[in-house]
Amino acid sequence: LIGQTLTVLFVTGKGIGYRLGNDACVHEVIVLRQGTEAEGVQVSCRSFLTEWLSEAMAQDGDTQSEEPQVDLYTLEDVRKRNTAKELWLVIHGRVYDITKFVEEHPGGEEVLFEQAGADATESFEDVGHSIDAREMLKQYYIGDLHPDDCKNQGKNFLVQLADPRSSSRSFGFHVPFLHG
Ligand code: HEM
Repeated sequence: LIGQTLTVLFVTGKGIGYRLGNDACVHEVIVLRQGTEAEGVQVSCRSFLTEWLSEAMAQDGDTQSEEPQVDLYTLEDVRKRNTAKELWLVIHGRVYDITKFVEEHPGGEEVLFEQAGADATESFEDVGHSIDAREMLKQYYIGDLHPDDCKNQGKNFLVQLADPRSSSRSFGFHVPFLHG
């Protein structure tokens, strides 16, 4: 690389994205410290960063992030599942089948039976469930509430759950600093 012009596009905790001549590259785990690895390399930053990032993201999407098809349920679907044999509820617009969880719930079965087949968002938040409890939700997630039934969702809550569908995605565009 010595003597060539390397244009750094972004730097993350994992590595750098850069442009070398007409090639755009992403390198993992290159720790870039001025005066060491980058010595002899002219480093600059361009404003096409954003476009380049979306290209990189689109390519990345080819291999791993096709948006998975989500099952949609109506409130009516959920309402039918309100017994110990089959117990669903809605929290923040997402539908959970917690049939197998009821017995394990640290807050007891009773409160869950009271919410069975309904939107339990408010009572779930009123209790102030821990991060652990929110993490547990993911394993019971079966789909989203149908948009027609979602009209009153999400207005009054500051707490939003991380999207269970995207939790495996690791390619981030966190840009702590850039060389200009
Ligand atoms: C499927 C959804 C739910 C999960 C995964 C869940 C999980 C948990 C967990 C892990 C705890 C222990 C404390 C904590 O970590 O926050 C807990 C406590 C509790 N939960 Fe839930 N919960 C759910 C739904 C609900 C709902 C709908 C209610 C309705 C009122 C409820 C009421 C309570 C209560 C009263 C406690 C005891 C709090 C305490 O003793 O301080 N939970 N829950």
